[in-house]
Order: sequence, then structure tokens, then C-alpha cells
Amino acid sequence: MKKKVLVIDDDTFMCDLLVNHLQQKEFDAKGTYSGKTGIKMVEKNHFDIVLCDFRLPGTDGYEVLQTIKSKKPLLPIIIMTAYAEVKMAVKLIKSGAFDYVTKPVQPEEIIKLINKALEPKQERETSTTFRENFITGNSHSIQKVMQHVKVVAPTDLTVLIEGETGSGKEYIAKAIHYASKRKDKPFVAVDCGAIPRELANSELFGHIKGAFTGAINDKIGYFEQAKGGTLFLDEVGNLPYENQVKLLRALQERVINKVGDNKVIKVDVRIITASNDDLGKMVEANNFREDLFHRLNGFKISLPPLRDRGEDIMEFARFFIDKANVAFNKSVKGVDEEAEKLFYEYSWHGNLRELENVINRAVLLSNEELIVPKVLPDEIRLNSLNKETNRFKSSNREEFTQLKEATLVTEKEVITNALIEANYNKSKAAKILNIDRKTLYNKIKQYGIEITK
Ligand SMILES: Nc1ncnc2c1ncn2[C@@H]1O[C@H](COP(=O)(O)OP(=O)(O)OP(=O)(O)O)[C@@H](O)[C@H]1O
Repeated sequence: MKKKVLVIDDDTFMCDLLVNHLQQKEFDAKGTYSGKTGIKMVEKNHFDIVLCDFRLPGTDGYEVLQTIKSKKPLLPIIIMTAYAEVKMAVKLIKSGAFDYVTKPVQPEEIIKLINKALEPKQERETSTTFRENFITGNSHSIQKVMQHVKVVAPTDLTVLIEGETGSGKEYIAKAIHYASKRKDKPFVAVDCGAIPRELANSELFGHIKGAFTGAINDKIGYFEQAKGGTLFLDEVGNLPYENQVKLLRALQERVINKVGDNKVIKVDVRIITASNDDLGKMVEANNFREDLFHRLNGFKISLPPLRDRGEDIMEFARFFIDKANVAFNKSVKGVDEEAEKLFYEYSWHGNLRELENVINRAVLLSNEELIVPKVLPDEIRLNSLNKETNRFKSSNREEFTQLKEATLVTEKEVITNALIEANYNKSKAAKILNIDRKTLYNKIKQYGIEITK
């Protein structure tokens, strides 16, 4: 049966073009130019995947993502964005988007991504296929991480992996799993940031038929799915406070209850968690339970960001080029000297995920043997230009600092205004700002905003 795809893009030409292309590629594709209509279509119809433009009038991509995720948590969503918005795209992934592509969208790239999102993950991967797709790099910092992986893998210790978004936390979790005695049992990855609060207990622990409205059948939760194997809780800092208690019990007593059922079920599962946030700081800010933090922090692994991994950047670039050549039937041989320089100068806030996306695009656009600067996104090329200019005009640096400060001041003002508008009700203010409460608490603390009526 044809897979159903919904395209949401207010650029009518691009939307129609993409829908047409997908239909030619045997997808059952529909399009809409409005985010609101898109949400309604998802509510009323079955779709296998949604492609959503980030900049939409009225409702933006972030709102559409959050609304769809709250209604259909498992529906994969790919965000289409201009490159300058890549930091936002990274945030969207943290909020549950499957991935992002930069505009103008390359047809082959989007098809590859759709297929990746739709393929059933767990059934296909084995320790052999994982190893084929895993490289480590030679930087001192990653070698230390790999040494820790080797030491901790055979134990049943709970591991906490900290690192920036896209730095490879899930890959390290899998490396631990596949090097452990549990390697032939399931590895189940759960994005805690993408589970709606009211569904978290049922998703993690399962439920029985009739436990709540909408519970029409018994459901097995992630803990039971991972029986004998490893449960990877990504973005664990986003787990609602009330669910943290139940998770703590599961870890301490190694038992769970399904929602609506008193029966105690024993679970033999190794837990690995990951977070982009510093969980220790979240504990200090009372946003994460201290007892749970200590339970999770059996063994901590800190992943370095890509910009601090020296020559690993080029090793990963070559690896991603090989993958892209196979996927797009191309024969790009490498990166030219000038482009390589740009790779080293760029800060890669989206880390390996961003590098892979940049390479995919560059391979697709390359007509030459080597990747040259002109097939790289503006952000990477201009980054170097800006640096050059700064070297000559030190005053520019001051302006940059001022601009940064201005952004922070504006952010503080926007938050303060929202708090006033919400009469200092933080949940309401968070809604107005379209951020979660924890982020708001952190910002209030960061800017030292006083909460006095
Ligand atoms: N060791 C590795 N070898 C090969 N590719 C990797 C490796 N680590 C990461 N990648 C690539 O980078 C992408 C992002 O990695 P991963 O999902 O593990 O990051 P993450 O830190 O868990 O991201 P997030 O913060 O969004 O949860 C992967 O999809 C994969 O393509």
C-alpha cells in the first residue's frame, strides 16, 4: 500500500512541486498551504509522515509540530527550513521532529529521509549492521569516551550520556548495548521530549484496556518492549516531574505496574539515559528529582562537541560522503582544501547530524570530484567571511558583542512582558511564549527576572 505523506508549505509553487514529485515516486501525497489546515487534516485522516515548512504565516512550524505531536505522538515529522534557521531546526528535533532538511529541498534528499523515517528500526538493526555504520574517530577526547564505553558495557550499570544535540549520544548508547551481554535482546530508544505529559506513564509502562478514555486495548510499554535488553531514555530531563517518581521506582525495585493495573511486573532492563542539559544543574533548579538523578548517574559519559574533535570532522565528512554516494548514486571523492578549511572554522552547533545533512546536500549538488565551497550553505561560507572581516576590523567584534547583548536584552524583555501578561502565572507565560515550563524557569533564573506582582 502506498505510504501517505502530507506536505505543509505556504509557498504554493514549492508545495505543489513536492506533492507532484512524491506522487511520481509512488507516495500517496497531499498538500496544504496552511498550518492550521494541516493540523485538521492530520486529525481527521491517517498519514504516515508529515513534511512541514518552518516559516508559516499564522502558525509556525514549531506550533504545528507541537500540536501534531500532542495528538499523534508517533507520527514522524520532517521540518523544511532555510539554512539560517538551523539552530531552530535543532531545537525542533529536541521537541520531537524526526529530522530537518534545508530549503530549497532536493527531491532525492527528501525521499531518502522519508524512507529512513518510515523503515521499521528495531527489526532491521543487528550488532553487525550497527558496527558497519559506526565510526569513532581518533581525537583524544573520543578515545577516552570509547575506553569508558568498553569498561562500562559488560556491567549492568546505569549510564548517563551528556552531550550537545546531534553529538552522537544515541550512537554511544547503542555502542554500549552491542558490546554488552544484552546485544541480542532489544535496544529500545525513547525520546522523552516527544512524549506528551498525559501519555508518559502509559508509553513507558503500558496500560490495560479501559484504564482511561481511549485505552481500547492492552498496551505494552517501552519497559516491557526492552525486556532483557537496553532501554535508552533520550532527553530524560524533559520527563515530567510526576513521571520521574514512577521511573525511580522502576529503577530501584526493578518492577513496574501498567496504568490501571495493580499487578506487579518484574523487568530486567538496563537503563541508559541522555540529556543535552546539565542534569546536575536541573537538580539545583528543582526541575529534576535529585534521587532519580543519582540513580541515573551510575556512570557518566560526556560526549565532546564536534568542533572540539579536531581531525575527526574530516573522518566523519568522508564517512558521510561514502554513505551519500551510495544513497544518491554519485561518486564524490572528498572535500577540497578550501572547503576543508571552512569545515574546521565552523562551529557545528547541530554536531554530527548537521555535518551529515550538509554533506548529503553537498554531494547532491556537486558536479565535480571534490566538494567545493560553493555547494556549502551560506552559513558555513559566510562564517569564514565574517571571521576574516573581524580580523581586520576589531570594531566589528564589538558590534557583534553588542548584537548578542541586544538579543539577550530583547529575550529578557519578551519573557518579562509575557509574565506580566500572564499575571505572573508561569504556566500561562510559558504557553504565551510557546516554550515549556522548565525552559521558562531556566530563563527566569538566567536573567534574574524577579517574580513580584
Ligand atoms: N559514531 C558515529 N558514527 C557514525 N555516525 C554517527 C555517529 N554518531 C552519530 N552519528 C550520526 O549523527 C546522527 C546524530 O547522532 P545521534 O542521534 O546519536 O545524536 P544525539 O546526540 O543522540 O542527538 P539528540 O541530541 O538529537 O538526541 C546520527 O543519525 C548518525 O547519522
